[in-house]
Amino acid sequence: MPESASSCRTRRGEHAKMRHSIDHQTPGTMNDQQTILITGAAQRVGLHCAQRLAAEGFRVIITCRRPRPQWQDEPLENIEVLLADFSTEVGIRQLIDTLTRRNIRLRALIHNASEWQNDDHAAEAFQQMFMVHMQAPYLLNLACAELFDPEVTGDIIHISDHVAQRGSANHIAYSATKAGLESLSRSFAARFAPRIKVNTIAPALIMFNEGDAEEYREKALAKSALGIEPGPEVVYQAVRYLLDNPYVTGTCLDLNGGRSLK
Ligand SMILES: NC(=O)C1=CN([C@@H]2O[C@H](COP(=O)(O)OP(=O)(O)OC[C@H]3O[C@@H](n4cnc5c(N)ncnc54)[C@H](OP(=O)(O)O)[C@@H]3O)[C@@H](O)[C@H]2O)C=CC1
Ligand SMILES: Nc1nc2c(c(=O)[nH]1)N=C([C@H](O)[C@@H](O)CO)CN2
Repeated sequence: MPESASSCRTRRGEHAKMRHSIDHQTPGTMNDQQTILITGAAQRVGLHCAQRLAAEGFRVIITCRRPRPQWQDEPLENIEVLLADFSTEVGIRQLIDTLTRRNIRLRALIHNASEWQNDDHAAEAFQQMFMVHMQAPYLLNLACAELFDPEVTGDIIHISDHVAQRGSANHIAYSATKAGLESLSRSFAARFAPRIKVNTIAPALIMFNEGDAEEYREKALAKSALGIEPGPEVVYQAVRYLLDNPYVTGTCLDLNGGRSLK
């Protein structure tokens, strides 16, 4: 059950004392590995972050809706895969039940899963993006707060998008649901402090999709002052900053190559 305000205040007192006595140890030096759950991380940005965190010694669990065929021959190293589809409340709660039943102790929860749809399929697209960008993070945060390791300050990180704050003429529902995600992040930061830090990373272009036309790519690159397709490592670097910094919560980290300068 989600933590009530009063128990949160009590814990705040205990936690404040305890927090100063806990080093931010790197994983692998702990008796049991610190566990990080990343949603929608079977490909691209999420998979890159999962592989980098696993290589750093974290125990990494990822979710996806379908296992990749290549994993038959090349299984993901040191990464556990849980199947989860956030398009329905039942699907979200099935993941929560699995995590609860297995008594997983989380160091961090990274909400990376996302649909990037334009508005051609209006209501259906809005509903799907509401579920994955808002309903899933909301229900998972409420339930998983109890799964965080009480001995270590935890992190919840929401991956949003630069357009959440400015809107997007061609991705209205996408932008609106990402803005809703950023609001959720601020509310949960207030609710879970000081036990869990809660932040957002708001990228602009990180990596193109296969099939993106050259003209589209050039237009997208021209939108930022730095004009590059940085690749997923910059998201990992932002994740690492948030994990390692004990004094950052309730913030939104811009990761946009100077998109606002043009
Ligand atoms: N790529 C970029 O340039 C940018 C990315 N971002 C954000 O960064 C994050 C990562 O981006 P990227 O790697 O491109 O993301 P992808 O478009 O590759 O999507 C990530 C994963 O989300 C999962 N997903 C989608 N819908 C659902 C659902 N209903 N239930 C469960 N999982 C779902 C999919 O997992 P599966 O199909 O395996 O189930 C997919 O692999 C996203 O939040 C994105 O919005 C922001 C700005 C730019
Ligand atoms: N879930 C996704 N969200 C976004 C993607 C993506 O591939 N999947 N891509 C973008 C674009 O790169 C955009 O930032 C520039 O065209 C945005 N969000």
